[in-house]
Amino acid sequence: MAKRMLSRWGQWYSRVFAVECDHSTDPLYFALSKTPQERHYDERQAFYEKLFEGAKCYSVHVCTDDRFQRALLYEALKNNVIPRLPTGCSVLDAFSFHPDVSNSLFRGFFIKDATNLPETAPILGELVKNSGMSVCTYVREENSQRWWQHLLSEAEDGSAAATEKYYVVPSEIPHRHPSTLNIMGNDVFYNFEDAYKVMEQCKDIIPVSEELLKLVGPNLTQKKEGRFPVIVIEGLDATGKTTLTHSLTTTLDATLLRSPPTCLSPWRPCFDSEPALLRRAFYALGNYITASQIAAASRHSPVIVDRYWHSTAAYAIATATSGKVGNLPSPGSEVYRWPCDLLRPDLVLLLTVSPEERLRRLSVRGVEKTREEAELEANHLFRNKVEQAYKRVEDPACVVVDANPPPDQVLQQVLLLIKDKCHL
Ligand SMILES: Nc1ncnc2c1ncn2[C@@H]1O[C@H](COP(=O)(O)OP(=O)(O)OP(=O)(O)O)[C@@H](O)[C@H]1O
Ligand SMILES: Nc1ccn([C@@H]2O[C@H](COP(=O)(O)O)[C@@H](O)[C@H]2O)c(=O)n1
Repeated sequence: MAKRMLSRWGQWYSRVFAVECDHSTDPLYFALSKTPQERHYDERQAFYEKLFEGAKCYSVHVCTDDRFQRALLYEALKNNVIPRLPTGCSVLDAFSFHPDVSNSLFRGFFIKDATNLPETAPILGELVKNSGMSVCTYVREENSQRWWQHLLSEAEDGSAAATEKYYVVPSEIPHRHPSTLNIMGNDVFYNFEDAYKVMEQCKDIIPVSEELLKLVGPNLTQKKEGRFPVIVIEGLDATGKTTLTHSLTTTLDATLLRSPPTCLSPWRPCFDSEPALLRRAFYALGNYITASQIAAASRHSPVIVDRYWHSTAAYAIATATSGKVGNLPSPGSEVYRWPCDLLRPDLVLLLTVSPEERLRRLSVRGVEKTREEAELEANHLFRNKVEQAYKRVEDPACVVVDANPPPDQVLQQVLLLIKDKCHL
């Protein structure tokens, strides 16, 4: 068993680790070394103090290359294992990755057990039996000020034993925040086939996926043949999308569509409570269904669309990126590119309102919200990240509209933009 572990984690020591202490500062980064580091003694001690805080520490990472298994295992770890830890433990988000290498991220948790409770080690030790998890403990070297990371595996008697050990050495802040490394293909899908594949894998655990797959079919056609313009209205909740899309539809004698399309509404609550990979595949496929509706409708009238690809990408990127707005992938990054096979609208308008006005509108309305929307309300930082991500999506990029004025003024402003950009 130990031998199998060694070959599985052959590259373990070349990874970098990050522990997210709070969301306003950079994570603590460390690498592993087979030999002790002699230089920078004081810096290292200060780093160890911050990382370990004198507690008994553990880390668990979900380490499998299969994105579907990875999503399910992470959710199981978060929802079924972490809550069983004694209340004295503090649990921080943790990452293991190759700096700036896309798709190299393993997510997990760093656990600090300040009072070294007897229940903690057995709960985490059990996880070594799972081939998709890596469990480590952190141990101070005797008679020295250095720390080891012990990588655990299952011993002959079924217990967890250290098979490999490496020195923990502070590491530099990488260019890309580790939380953003797996966005492409895990949080955002850039073609129909990729999202479709995820939905096919869902069939065993979410029976409605089968019905959804039948509805989309493997070759959804969505080529725009119509001559009428397609205008997408985007924005955070309560920025006035519904109000504007209705008034625009009446004024322009247009067809009103939305993404996700109405035919997916019954399944939405089910996918909203699934891990990100599955939830995002659902919204991605929703865009392709809406695209086929746009293709048909734009032969007969202008088309107004309430949310589309910008929403799918912006929420997914903002949710995946932990910490500061500055941790978002930089403008121009490939994560913001439009999917190669998704119908492009003629104009995308992003409605923006001040935080105060948005909260005022939300409180007036008081309707039920998705979990993510509820989080938005409490979380200014997340809202800023979504808005920034919206503004970075490219080809087509969105045109920002100040939606603070009363509805008729917003409508007039938007009609002028449409006249200017869409030659209506
Ligand atoms: N320009 C405006 N000025 C003042 N109030 C507005 C304006 N536009 C919309 N409202 C009001 O704000 C609330 C939210 O508007 P609306 O439902 O159109 O937003 P939304 O972006 O569609 O929200 P969601 O995405 O959450 O469905 C409603 O009560 C609406 O009457
Ligand atoms: N094209 C879309 C539309 C929506 N989403 C997700 O839904 C939530 C917001 O939608 P509301 O209907 O509640 O306004 C938000 O959590 C988005 O993630 C999407 O991904 N793609």
